[in-house]
Amino acid sequence: MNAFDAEPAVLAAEDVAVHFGGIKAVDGFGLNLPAGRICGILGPNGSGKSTFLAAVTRLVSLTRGRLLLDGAEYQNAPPETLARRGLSRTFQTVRLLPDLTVLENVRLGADLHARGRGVRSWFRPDTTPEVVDEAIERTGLGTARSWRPGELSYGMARRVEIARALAAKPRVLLLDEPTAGMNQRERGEISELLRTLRGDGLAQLLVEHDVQMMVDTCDHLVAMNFGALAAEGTPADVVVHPAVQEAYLGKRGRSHA
Ligand SMILES: Nc1ncnc2c1ncn2[C@@H]1O[C@H](COP(=O)(O)OP(=O)(O)OP(=O)(O)O)[C@@H](O)[C@H]1O
Repeated sequence: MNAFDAEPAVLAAEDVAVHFGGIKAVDGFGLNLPAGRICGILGPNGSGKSTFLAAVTRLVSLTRGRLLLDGAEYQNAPPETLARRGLSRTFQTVRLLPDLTVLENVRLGADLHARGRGVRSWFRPDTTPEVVDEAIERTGLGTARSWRPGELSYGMARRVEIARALAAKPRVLLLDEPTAGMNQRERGEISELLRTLRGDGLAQLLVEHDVQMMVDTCDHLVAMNFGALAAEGTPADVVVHPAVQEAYLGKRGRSHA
């Protein structure tokens, strides 16, 4: 057990497997995520990162394993109940409704069913204007609240996604490649935002290909390969781990997959 595992976990995944017929997308992977911590998942294309996030958010069924929020099993819970349990996520692609303002988009519930079926969201009746305002301010979108997605930079649009997830007041936030397609400055800003949210006690699970961003942002890294754990520990230790160098960075030692 490493130091990270010794802290009480808000989110825990144990021996998770997701098989698609003969394809073992995830095969015996797990992690512990304490409050106020950022855990990053590294891994080459096809190593199972997105499938693991889909499993944790109940978008795919587990072949085996357990998922726990505050110690309570939820691997059989419907995905639409997870926001109520304190789990929110963002997706790889920006999903904003073009005719609505930033404020209205943030008010929309992020529908965990949306993946693969287009955006299917709804106004959450239990989200107060104060919570929406706080999410907008927290993500630095205060001046853009009445703008429409077409008027936003790509980086701002991705912030709206994060604001929308925060409007559910989660205790655990899952971020699937939140800086994909961003320039260096925008990546730095997202890293700073996530670290600010960590200071508020939010537990975050981050999937990213940008190794430097992961090192700058995360408290703990887990590396996946072939659906299983390849290495874990502090970012500094994990990026130099032979399994990670070989599987993820490759012999050329590139920093961005
Ligand atoms: N619905 C599915 N049906 C069959 N195979 C799938 C399905 N989803 C994923 N896979 C396979 O499972 C493996 C893991 O894919 P996954 O998308 O989880 O990897 P990843 O690490 O997120 O990759 P990337 O970095 O490219 O997003 C791959 O071999 C992929 O082709």
